[in-house]
Amino acid sequence: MRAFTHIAIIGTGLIGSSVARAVREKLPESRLSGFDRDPATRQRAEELGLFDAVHSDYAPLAEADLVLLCVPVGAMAAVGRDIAPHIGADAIISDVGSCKASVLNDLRSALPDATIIPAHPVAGTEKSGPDAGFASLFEGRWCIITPDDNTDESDIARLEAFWSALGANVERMDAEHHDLVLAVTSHLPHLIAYTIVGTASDLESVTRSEVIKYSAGGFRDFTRIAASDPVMWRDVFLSNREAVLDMLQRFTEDLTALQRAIRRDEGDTLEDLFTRTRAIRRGIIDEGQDVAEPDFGRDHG
Ligand SMILES: NC(=O)c1ccc[n+]([C@@H]2O[C@H](COP(=O)([O-])OP(=O)(O)OC[C@H]3O[C@@H](n4cnc5c(N)ncnc54)[C@H](O)[C@@H]3O)[C@@H](O)[C@H]2O)c1
Ligand SMILES: O=C(O)C(=O)C[C@]1(C(=O)O)C=C[C@@H](O)C=C1
Repeated sequence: MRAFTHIAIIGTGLIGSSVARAVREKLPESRLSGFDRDPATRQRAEELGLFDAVHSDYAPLAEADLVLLCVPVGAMAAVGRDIAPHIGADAIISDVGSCKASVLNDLRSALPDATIIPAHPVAGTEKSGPDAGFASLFEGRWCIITPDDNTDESDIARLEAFWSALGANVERMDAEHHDLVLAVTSHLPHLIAYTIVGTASDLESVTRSEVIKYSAGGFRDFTRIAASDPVMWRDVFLSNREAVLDMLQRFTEDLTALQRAIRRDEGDTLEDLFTRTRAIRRGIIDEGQDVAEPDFGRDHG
């Protein structure tokens, strides 16, 4: 398997800088170039020594054999168009976006002749920017690769080997199916967290300071998720609109059923559901998938 010799990371925020740190640790032979549209972010990436070089224009992309787009999903199309004149003929173009069908579509339109293999490391935090990244972010976490049917098997295997080297467990999936699964496991939970924290802060009968003072346990976990990057999540909901609306419809119906059970004093209905959901949580722990939990709230910067 040919390892990538020159990895270009566009977007040096939480995920881009985590990839850079992990590459430094696990693939020290690879050259690393960083690109970001924000001058302050570029300067910080330089200060942190995350890359061999940080660039403000895309000319050096010609040398890269892996170009990884780590920008919000709403920016993928524009970045695709910006890099089009600069990428090498044999480069693999990939990304880390939280939605896959829209990204595949956007990159295919912008780069019709390129080898595009979208990917999504299902690992992150509520923080943003180059200071927030850390090398172990992907260890033991899933990375879902969503190639289309025309992609060369050896190119897919190369990208899979890259993510495995960073410690991720790699799985392949169709882009539409990815978006449906992540709508319920990631996107809807974020929407619920944004809503509940907004609801609490809008209350008139409970003061803001009471909400902060007594936000123990469950609500505190919601506030962590609701602190996630506004631009990133705006883009996720607009890009994965259909799947999110579908899951939201189902969720709303289930919530209405619970509302009815409470109003009608149907304790069995509540207990049955809570017993089922407790089993799901225990299943997640048995499969060792809550590895990131001890890191919550810790500062990795
Ligand atoms: N944060 C998470 O938990 C998480 C997890 C997995 C995947 N993702 C995905 O990773 C991607 C990046 O998220 P992040 O959390 O690292 O965000 P971030 O805000 O920390 O970093 C994004 C960077 O992209 C740069 N950028 C934005 N538009 C650009 C453009 N047009 N050209 C060049 N640079 C541009 C920004 O300046 C910023 O430095 C998103 O697509 C997101 O959906 C995020
Ligand atoms: O742990 C968190 O803070 C996250 O929100 C990470 C999380 C998730 O929902 O699991 C967020 C978005 C991603 O695309 C992947 C991972």
